[in-house]
Amino acid sequence: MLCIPSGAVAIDGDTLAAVGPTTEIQANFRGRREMDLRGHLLMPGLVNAHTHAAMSCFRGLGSDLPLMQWLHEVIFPVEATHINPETVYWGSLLSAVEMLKNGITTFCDGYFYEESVARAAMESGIRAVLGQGIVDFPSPDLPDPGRARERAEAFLAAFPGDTDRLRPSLFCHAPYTCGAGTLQWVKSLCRERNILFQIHLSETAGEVLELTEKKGMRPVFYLDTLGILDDLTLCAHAVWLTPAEMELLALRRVGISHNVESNMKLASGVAQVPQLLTSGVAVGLGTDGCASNNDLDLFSEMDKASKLQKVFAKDPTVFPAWKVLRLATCEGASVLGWERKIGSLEPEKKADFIAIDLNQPHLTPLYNPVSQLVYTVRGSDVRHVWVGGRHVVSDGRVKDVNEAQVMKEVGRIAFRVKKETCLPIHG
Ligand SMILES: CSC[C@H]1O[C@@H](n2cnc3c(O)ncnc32)[C@H](O)[C@@H]1O
Ligand SMILES: [Zn+2]
Repeated sequence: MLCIPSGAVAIDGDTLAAVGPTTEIQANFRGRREMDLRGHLLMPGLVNAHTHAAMSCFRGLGSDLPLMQWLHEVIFPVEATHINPETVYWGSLLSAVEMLKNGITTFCDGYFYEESVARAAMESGIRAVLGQGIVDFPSPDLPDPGRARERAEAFLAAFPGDTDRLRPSLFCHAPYTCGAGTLQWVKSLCRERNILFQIHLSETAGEVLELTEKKGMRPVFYLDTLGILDDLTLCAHAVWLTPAEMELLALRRVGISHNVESNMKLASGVAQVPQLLTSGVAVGLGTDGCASNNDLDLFSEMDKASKLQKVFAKDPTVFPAWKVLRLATCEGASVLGWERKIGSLEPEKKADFIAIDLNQPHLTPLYNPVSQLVYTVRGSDVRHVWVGGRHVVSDGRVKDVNEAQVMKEVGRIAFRVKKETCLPIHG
């Protein structure tokens, strides 16, 4: 990881033209617009490898429950009654604003009415991989699961074609909610279109046990027998894996999203990230949705990801800061299949970068920038954000979105959720 003490970037359209010492950049480039960012740290925009953006409407709902109870008693019922194209749009716009302000320039999503997520991503200026969600039971955007293929094809056909900032994807919720036939046709459609296939995998010990008993093999082997595993498959969570499963994931070049805060909050378990990396598996970092996190801050995620492994191994040398930072940037780009264009500051890559205000008490003094980024910086320290060369966050404000209006709309949605839903009260 290269740090340039007094550095600069030159942008040409949506692309980085050069990265280097300021003296060098100034000698070789004359900008139409130049910005003095002394006192700031410039770095690649962060990549959120797994989220459900619209779930900001349900921030913190069903707190302090285990995954299956959380899903079946709180989340699925509330989604069945309150998810529609409008709520998905406002929730996703709120999340796009939160992510951009926290220095996330790309997110990988999976939900229902994913067209509305695309609309929000388009308007906010963020980069995204957008996965239409598929389950084998009636879902908010598809009462008849028998028509899922039609629904997926319609989503792909209508996907905005005039941008290279948004990419389509399909998201099979999990092996316990999608049967073998569904997993196979969805993956083959993804292969046909050369797009990312996403799935929640081996998140809890209970679901792994159940599937292993039902199918006679562990989940990774089950997906492999169905032909699901390749370099355009992204598995979220992957907490409960054997060494043999890790080896197979590496062999098939499958990507993993590690979602540490969600795994901690739902007490799903401790993903074996150092072992995954040693096995050669590509791992990105994700927030998961706002109901199981409860925010969208990858700085906080990096901090916890590293510290949890240290505590688990009783060894502070485990999962050092530089490795964690790679997960949130270049490795994240790689699990989305976007590594040639984003994830690092290099000429020819997209100009996706952020500026962090270092002139603050909690960031003073600065000995080791990488350690500071992982263990000290907060999302709220991000002052400026560029996506594809566009200055989308200036002085902490998202330029193209009326933040107050978005918060008001999501507040209205939450008001209806509270009024119309009989939720178990815990705590
Ligand atoms: C088709 S994906 C959207 C679907 O997934 C649900 N969800 C959100 N977080 C999790 C999680 O951690 N594990 C399993 N399922 C999750 C979300 O509520 C939607 O129903
Ligand atoms: Zn998820």
